Amino acid sequence: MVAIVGRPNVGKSTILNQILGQKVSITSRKPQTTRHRIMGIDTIGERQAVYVDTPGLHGEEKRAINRLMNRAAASSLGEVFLVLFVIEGTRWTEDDELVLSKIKQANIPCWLIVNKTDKVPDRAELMDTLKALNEKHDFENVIPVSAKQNRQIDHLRQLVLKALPESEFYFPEDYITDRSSRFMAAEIIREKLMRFTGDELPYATTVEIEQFKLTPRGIYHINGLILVERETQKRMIIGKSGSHLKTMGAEARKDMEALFDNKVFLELWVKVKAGWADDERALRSLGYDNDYKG
Ligand SMILES: Nc1nc2c(ncn2[C@@H]2O[C@H](COP(=O)(O)OP(=O)(O)OP(=O)(O)O)[C@@H](O)[C@H]2O)c(=O)[nH]1
Repeated sequence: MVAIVGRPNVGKSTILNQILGQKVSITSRKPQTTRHRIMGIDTIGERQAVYVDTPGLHGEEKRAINRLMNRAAASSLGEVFLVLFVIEGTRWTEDDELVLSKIKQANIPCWLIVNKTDKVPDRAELMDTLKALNEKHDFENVIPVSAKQNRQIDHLRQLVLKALPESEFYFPEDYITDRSSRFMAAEIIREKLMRFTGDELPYATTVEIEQFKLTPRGIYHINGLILVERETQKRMIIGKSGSHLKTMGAEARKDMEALFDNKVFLELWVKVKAGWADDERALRSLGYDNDYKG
């Protein structure tokens, strides 16, 4: 098992999706898109790498949801053979420092993955950064990649497969993730909320799947409930005459049909549930602590 860790927004989920050639972990340009720990399973011939994509580790922990996300990320370090520590180009922040300190504590082999190299045109600058970072920790490997442009991703994938010790497969070879279709449906809806709403709104929303069933005519009938914290947010999500919700629903349905390889009928509802992100009990009932073992 291989953990992919790093601060929010460095491209962890994009790297995983590129390795697998399929979207199992949602992405957006906004930090803290990934809220759960998700496994992506890569099997080639006799080898299987199980990647654990984690929420971005961050210093800010005022809300219960942030505490649970950080715990999910940190706890994954306890159970893996290798850590891929992802950073963004030549940028090094306090949150990167925080992630590195957790890795040092865990004392497991770590590779530094320098992503978004497409944003660093100056090779000399990149080399200087790599040199400086190498002095911070004894990284087993330092690999510059660009997940967006799919550069060096296959190289990384092959190196990981070679580095893993011999053992039984953890998952059947046709598995691509450990998560259920129901979970994936909720994540797809959440991705559209992250992508199609303003800067603050996505952090005030979460998604519950109230119904997921296959009808006798072979169509998936999915009901998704979007929870928000305030009435004004509900109005923003729904939009004029429901137009905004309709656009997000259409995009989500397209992705679901591609992922499930099946026709989908999707209904979305929006409900106000004040304080859901601050309330640990409410979060547990929404499945936010399933990731955390400790
Ligand atoms: N230019 C560039 N952008 C990238 C690259 N990789 C990812 N991105 C973008 O960076 C943003 C964040 O990517 P994610 O994969 O969601 O990042 P993450 O680290 O999983 O984020 P969290 O969910 O916040 O932990 C998205 O807009 C991606 O398209 C890259 O190699 N180059």
